Amino acid sequence: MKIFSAEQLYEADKITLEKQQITSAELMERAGEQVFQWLHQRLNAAQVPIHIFCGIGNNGGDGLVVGRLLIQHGYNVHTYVVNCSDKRSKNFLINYDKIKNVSKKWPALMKSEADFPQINSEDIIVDAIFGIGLNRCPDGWVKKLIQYLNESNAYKLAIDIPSGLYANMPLDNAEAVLKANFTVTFQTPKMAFFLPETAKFAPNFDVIDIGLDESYLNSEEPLAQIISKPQAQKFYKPREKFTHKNTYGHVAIVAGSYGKMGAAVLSSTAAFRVGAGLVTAYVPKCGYQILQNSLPEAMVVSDKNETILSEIKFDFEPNSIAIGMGIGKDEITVSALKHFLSEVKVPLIIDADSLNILSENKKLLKHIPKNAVLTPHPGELKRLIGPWKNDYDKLEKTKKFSNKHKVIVLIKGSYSITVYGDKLYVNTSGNPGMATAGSGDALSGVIAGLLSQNYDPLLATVFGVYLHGLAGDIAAQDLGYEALMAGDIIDAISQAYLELFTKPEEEEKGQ
Ligand SMILES: NC(=O)C1=CN([C@@H]2O[C@H](COP(=O)(O)OP(=O)(O)OC[C@H]3O[C@@H](n4cnc5c(N)ncnc54)[C@H](O)[C@@H]3O)[C@@H](O)[C@H]2O)[C@@H](O)CC1
Ligand SMILES: Nc1ncnc2c1ncn2[C@@H]1O[C@H](COP(=O)(O)OP(=O)(O)O)[C@@H](O)[C@H]1O
Ligand SMILES: [K+]
Repeated sequence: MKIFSAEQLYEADKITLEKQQITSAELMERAGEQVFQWLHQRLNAAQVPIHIFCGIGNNGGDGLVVGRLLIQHGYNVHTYVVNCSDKRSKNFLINYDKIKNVSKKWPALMKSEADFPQINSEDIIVDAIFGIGLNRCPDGWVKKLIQYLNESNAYKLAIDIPSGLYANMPLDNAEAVLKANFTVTFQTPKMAFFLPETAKFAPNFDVIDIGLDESYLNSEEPLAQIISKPQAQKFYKPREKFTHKNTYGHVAIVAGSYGKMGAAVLSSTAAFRVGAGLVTAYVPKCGYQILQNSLPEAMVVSDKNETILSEIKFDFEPNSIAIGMGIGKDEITVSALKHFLSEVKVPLIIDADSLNILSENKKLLKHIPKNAVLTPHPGELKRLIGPWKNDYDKLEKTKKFSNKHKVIVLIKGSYSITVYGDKLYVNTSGNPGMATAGSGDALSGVIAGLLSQNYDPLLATVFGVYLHGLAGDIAAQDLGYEALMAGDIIDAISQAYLELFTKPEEEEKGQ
């Protein structure tokens, strides 16, 4: 699935009307009908009061369609027109008129705070105040209405997008956005649903296919691609029968320092679990026994330094290398990294301390090989590219960095985003239980293990992040979020692979 901008959706809307020879009112009916079905399936004719707040644009028009259909099906509906302007849209007016045919109760006109209705916590609120046509921050009594609705404990369903949120622009004021429990969104999820500053307003959503013109959407460059199970299934490369360990490559994990040897163990184990043929951990001397004892499958090469890495040299030729997990930032390690970067030729992942070393020694950036994968969490990213004004600015700065240095940058977090030049890939697996020490080390091992199996660097990143998140989700099913540890994610990688193909995808269209 792809994410499109509000502008692209308006264009798709226009083209759809021409190609399908339908009116915009018919398209609105199609959209509203599906939102009605969504509610109807869940409510099953229950007589819970449903309060529908309609703006004066087409989002409000959708709300009126939903209201009409609910009334026709015997629901207990209260409709309100949030009359913030006299410039009502044509389709709003058509549906404003139509609702008269099914109810004697004309929608209540709201013009000020005095018109706010009483809402009980067991009621349902449908938010159809503003859609993707929001063009300024809600203010005055409309902002107060949004706050009033937010204060209510009633269940809040937003149509298309929570009111006050722009589809693909930064937030004006978090105080003026409806906090929806659920959003039923048209055709494509909006970028705002995936970014930390705005995603909290749309924590759950379903995408409704309203049949916008596919050939137009396929021809357009999306804002981002969403990676969920169907995409991940396509990325997977099956293992062939007549193969041997060398077919699946040799991973070098360059990691660890005194007191942080676990990072090397976790990354190496993850590389094996994801399918690497051979794994060698390159660690300071003090890590030798630790690695041999905790992961007998791995080979170990130790640095001549007892506690930190002082030189990064192999007497074998790895097919991929992950570097940086727990290595610290000692000057000796910095110069070892510098030397290493200027010589390395194989697919590379740069993580953790090696990212911080790069941030503190920006001159080293020019040595990073093309298509290296950098996996910063937000703190590491900030050190690397500098502060950002908002999430969109962060993405633009990361794209610039990716273009300049010809690298893949994975911005880790909830909905990790892979940035490759101007392209964005939004991951949908994973959970807050994964916010635990070592889960990033596991991810580096996963990506390295895929690289060694000949996945190209972009695919290894996008697929690796999905698999890692899926493993985290599977582990959390048994353990819950709090108890989840990085080792549990690694243990669940096997089930993640199996899950990719054993269960049908139930919810391609949302979260
Ligand atoms: N584009 C599509 O493909 C379709 C869109 N539909 C609906 O149409 C919506 C977009 O409709 P519109 O373009 O009419 O826009 P909206 O309904 O989102 O709102 C725009 C109206 O509100 C006013 N407005 C914007 N921000 C305001 C603010 N802060 N304070 C006061 N007034 C403000 C605008 O001046 C305009 O009159 C979508 O979100 C969706 O719900 C659907 O009907 C089906 C098809
Ligand atoms: N709230 C969350 N939801 C989904 N995934 C998360 C969440 N928090 C962390 N993760 C994932 O866990 C990993 C954490 O990586 P990182 O912060 O580098 O951990 P560490 O340095 O401790 O190994 C990343 O892959 C990240 O996407
Ligand atoms: K809305």
